[in-house]
Amino acid sequence: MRISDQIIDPAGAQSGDQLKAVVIDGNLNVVHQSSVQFDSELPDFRTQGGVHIHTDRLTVTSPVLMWVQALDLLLDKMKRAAFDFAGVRALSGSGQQHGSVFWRTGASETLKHLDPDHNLEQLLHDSFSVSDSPVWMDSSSSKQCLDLEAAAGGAERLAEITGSRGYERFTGNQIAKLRQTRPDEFMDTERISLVSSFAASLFLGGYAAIDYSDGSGMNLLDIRTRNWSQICLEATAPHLDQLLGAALPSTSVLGSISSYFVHRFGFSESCRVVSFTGDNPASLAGMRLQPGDIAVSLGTSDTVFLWVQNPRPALEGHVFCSPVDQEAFMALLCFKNGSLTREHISNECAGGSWEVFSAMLRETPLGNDGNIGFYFDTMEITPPAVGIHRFDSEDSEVSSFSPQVEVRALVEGQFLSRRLHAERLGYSILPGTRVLATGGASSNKEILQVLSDVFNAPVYTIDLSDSACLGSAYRALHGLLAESGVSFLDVVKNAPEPQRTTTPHPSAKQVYDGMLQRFARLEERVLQKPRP
Ligand SMILES: Nc1ncnc2c1ncn2[C@@H]1O[C@H](COP(=O)(O)OP(=O)(O)O)[C@@H](O)[C@H]1O
Ligand SMILES: O=C(CO)[C@@H](O)[C@H](O)COP(=O)(O)O
Repeated sequence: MRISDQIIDPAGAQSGDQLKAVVIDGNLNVVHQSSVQFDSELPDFRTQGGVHIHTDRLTVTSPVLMWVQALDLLLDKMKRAAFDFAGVRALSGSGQQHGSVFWRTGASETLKHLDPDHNLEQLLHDSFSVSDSPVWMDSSSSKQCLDLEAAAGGAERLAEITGSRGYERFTGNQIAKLRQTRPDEFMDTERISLVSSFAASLFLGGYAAIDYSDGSGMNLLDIRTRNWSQICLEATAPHLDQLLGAALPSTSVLGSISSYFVHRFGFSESCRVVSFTGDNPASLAGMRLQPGDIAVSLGTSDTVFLWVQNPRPALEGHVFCSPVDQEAFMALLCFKNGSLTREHISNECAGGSWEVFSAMLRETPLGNDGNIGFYFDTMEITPPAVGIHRFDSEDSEVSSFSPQVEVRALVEGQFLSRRLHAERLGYSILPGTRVLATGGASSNKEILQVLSDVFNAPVYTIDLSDSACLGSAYRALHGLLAESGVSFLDVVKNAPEPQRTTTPHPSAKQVYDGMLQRFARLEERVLQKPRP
């Protein structure tokens, strides 16, 4: 998860395995960083990667008090490093998406009267009705997803309303599961927060609103009206709107920091708390994505997120409200067969050498003489298919390609798929479109060249490791100015620019526009095949 706090003088974020703070100055320079690793620095909680995987292998939770203690520890570390809390003008943050925190009846009074002589963990020890918060890796609520889709009039209709079909990790389904399986704990709950709004509540000394962007990852928010969907609320739990509170724009200033932090750490009373949001929305802010841009993370799995003006929610992928622009949306797609599949083909065709793999890409033509391949070592999320499927230029299925053709078919196929599914969610390539690439494989220039060609757009590289933290700092700064109408991109216009790495080949558009249509038809054929 990412619990991020901070801003213009600091920003911070929590990801699944750590809590991190990043502080920026008024010129957007990073001036301080601190972090707490959950597993190694809070070993009493016995987490792995910040979570507990339960014996059913489906339920995945994190101890909420571990997150609270991590904040105590982080702020103590900053104090020991003589960090100047008084200079912080605003803070914001991010948390892993979808995770939920259940506050026990009476917790709001506790939050309001925190005694600065004690740490938060001592003060909030009894404030949670559920000690183990469901997190994004949980997939134990399939039944509740089906129930919600049925109540909404089908999976497509649910996606139209909330931006996503029913997903197990989405908070509404987790809430429904808790209500059904642990009614006593549910009854003892006075407020439900997302991980992001939970962290904001600690700083505020009162319940923080869920922001529109992270709220879009719950299967509860109508992403167009930006109100809770009545149908979804009713299908999930009675009086749920009261437990959630009203959602607010992601740019909202929620109030001033609680007096607890003023007295215990020396924050200024005027330090503003700006809505916290999800880690992916915060990353979009940290990368300063602009309309038409698309970010492609080439890590263990590949993730694509993009700025969309006119979204078309679908059965795959997610549409969230934009965290930085009230008129816009962001779309997010996950592809499980990313770098590990590239490694597998590199091992088979290039002796495991990225240099040989890259040379094969250099030596083969754009469009691969019409050969197209689909490579799903494990069941893919987008689209739901498995296995390796190869087609020649006549659309006839073939059992093998030469090593060179195989390597190009893999990389072209992966990027055609990223483009196809992004376009299905409402993405379109515009004249100024930039592809922002990050993750392990973005160090490979030949892979980036194919990315550039398939999207017919220049590729820029960016180090994403801190993008959610940095995005939280930028958002904090923007929060101070948003009400006067200043746009987010204006606020961050002087931040360091990503580096342009590749430019599309002049024939790229002609080759890949046509190939994309063939690819879509062939993908349909793959999806219709019986699964092994
Ligand atoms: N030169 C390269 N060419 C292609 N892929 C690479 C190269 N260097 C590293 N990778 C891939 O990057 C992946 C790791 O990406 P990274 O973003 O660090 O992962 P994570 O998602 O775990 O953060 C590895 O699986 C590896 O296959
Ligand atoms: O579930 C999703 C997005 O829908 C995840 O991306 C979570 O937001 C967790 O983030 P990381 O721990 O991977 O940063």
